[in-house]
Parts: sequence; C-alpha cells; structure tokens
Amino acid sequence: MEAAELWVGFVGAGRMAGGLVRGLLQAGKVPASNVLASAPSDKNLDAWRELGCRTTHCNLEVVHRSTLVFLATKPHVLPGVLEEIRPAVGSHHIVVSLVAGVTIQTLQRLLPPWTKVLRIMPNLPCVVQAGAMVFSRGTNAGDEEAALLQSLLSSCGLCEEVPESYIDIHTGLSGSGVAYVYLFAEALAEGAVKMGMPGALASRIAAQTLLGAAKMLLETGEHPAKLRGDVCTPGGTTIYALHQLEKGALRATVMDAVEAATNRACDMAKD
Ligand SMILES: NC(=O)C1=CN([C@@H]2O[C@H](COP(=O)(O)OP(=O)(O)OC[C@H]3O[C@@H](n4cnc5c(N)ncnc54)[C@H](OP(=O)(O)O)[C@@H]3O)[C@@H](O)[C@H]2O)C=CC1
Ligand SMILES: O=C(O)[C@@H]1CCC=N1
Repeated sequence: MEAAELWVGFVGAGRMAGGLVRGLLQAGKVPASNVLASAPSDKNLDAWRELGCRTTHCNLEVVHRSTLVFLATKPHVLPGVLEEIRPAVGSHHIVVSLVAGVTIQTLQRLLPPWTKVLRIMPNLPCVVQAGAMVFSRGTNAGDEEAALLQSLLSSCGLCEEVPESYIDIHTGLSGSGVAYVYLFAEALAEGAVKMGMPGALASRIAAQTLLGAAKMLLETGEHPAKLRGDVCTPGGTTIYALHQLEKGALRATVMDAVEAATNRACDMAKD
C-alpha cells in the first residue's frame, strides 16, 4: 500500500504516540493529512494539529477513518477503549498495540475474531529516529501486515519481529531502559559538576559520551567488555573509576532493574 493511500490512526496521543508519528512524518512515510489521532482532551492534540495531523475526541472516528490503527493509551484505560471500538473494527483493519503488558491473546479476546492484531514495544528515542522496537503478530496478521508495519516503523529506528515472549523483556531492556540511561547520564554530569564543571557543559558532554559509546558498540560489533578494556590504561584513571562502580554493584543493579521491569510488564498482563 502506498503511503499516500494509507490512513493511520492513533487512539491515544501522548508521548509515545507522538514520538512514533514524528518519526513517520519526518521520514515521509505517511502524509500528516492522512494521520488522525484521538484523545479525551486537547492537552496533547494541539501538538498533533501543529504537525498537520487531524484530531478528534472520538475514538470510533479514528477506527472508521483509518486502516492502520495504533492503540497508544495507558494500560489501565485499554480494556474500556477496546470495548468502545470493537463494533467498528473490520477485517480490513490492522490494529497495532504499543501498550506495555497487554498480550496478543488479550487483544484478540477483546476485539472481533477477524482482527489483524500486532503488538509492538517501542521506546521514546523514536522521536529522533533512533528508537529500538520489536513486534509480534497475532493469528490473523500475515506477512503483508508485518512487512507494512516494519517498513513504516523502520523510519523510527531499529525494528525487528520477535517471538511475543521477548516483548516484555524488551520493555525491561529498552522501553524502560531509556530511563536508566538518562539516570546514568544525569549521574555522570553531576559527578563532573561536583568536580567543578558547569552543569550545562557537563550534560552535553555526558550525552555525547553515551552517543559515541553506543555508536562504537553498534558499528564495531565488538563485545562491550572488549571496548571497555580498550579504555583502561593499566594503573590509569579508568580502572580506578571502574573499581568504584563494581563496589557499587553497578552491573548487578542494572541486571536487577531489567529483571524488575520485565517482571512488572508480565504482571501487568494479569492486573
Ligand atoms: N512513554 C514511553 O516511553 C513508552 C510508552 N509505552 C506505552 O505507550 C502507552 C502510552 O504511554 P505514554 O504515551 O507514555 O502515555 P501518555 O500519558 O503520554 O499518553 C496517553 C494518551 O492516552 C490518552 N487517553 C487517555 N484515555 C483515553 C481514552 N479513553 N481514549 C483514548 N485516548 C485516551 C491520553 O489523553 P490526553 O492527551 O487527553 O491526556 C493521552 O493522549 C502506554 O501503554 C505505555 O505502556 C511503550 C513504550 C515506551
Ligand atoms: O513505564 C512504562 O510502563 C512504559 C513502558 C515502557 C516505558 N514506559
């Protein structure tokens, strides 16, 4: 399907939906005039209108006017939303949920039996086309729907199809992981401030340090331990700092964080 023919709807127009749509628009994947978003208030919709998208307070209107419908509400709101839109969902619709902790089985149970369902887990850097996303397809979603989703979302960053059991893990690793990285960036900068560097400069350098380290990791394909070793001069500064991080159990703490977020995503499916 050509981008110009595709109507893309968003039920829920908050931070994550806003991130995805910015990625799609900047890549020219879909014209803004073919995007329709709904939310109860204008709090977020004003920004969508500024992007040239159409907006409504009516979720059913989004489903009526779109072929590809992203579900982007908070998890606790989703069951009510699915009940509301269910009568309007036809076999031509492709319904893509980005709601954490809601399984394909639940989505399929709460939507008509013919619905083509896909589940994705994005992360916020989609806003700058540097997201990391995984998706899985439901029973009625075939190669065509998966290819369409992948082609659209690749404009927002890395996008891979995975078994559904990986989606909660990806939530712990990357969906939530972005926040751990910001915490680390903040801590790096604060360390520099403590040592006398101005905060704004320290923040910019911390961000560039993360960007450069991530780029090297991706582009060299090396194991992080190898790249870490390359930074360490025997008896030099880095090994003194790493010793402190090991004493603070940084690695175990980060592993615990990924585990806690993954388990929370699994538990949310049972809430
Ligand atoms: N933020 C993130 O980093 C990530 C979030 N996600 C998932 O994305 C989803 C949305 O999160 P996020 O964007 O952060 O949340 P936000 O609170 O920013 O956005 C939620 C949106 O849902 C709208 N909404 C509330 N009730 C309804 C309703 N009954 N019908 C239609 N829309 C409604 C809100 O309306 P209003 O604008 O009026 O407030 C808002 O636009 C969550 O399920 C989360 O798990 C996934 C990966 C990463
Ligand atoms: O915190 C959350 O539940 C959502 C899912 C991943 C990022 N934000």
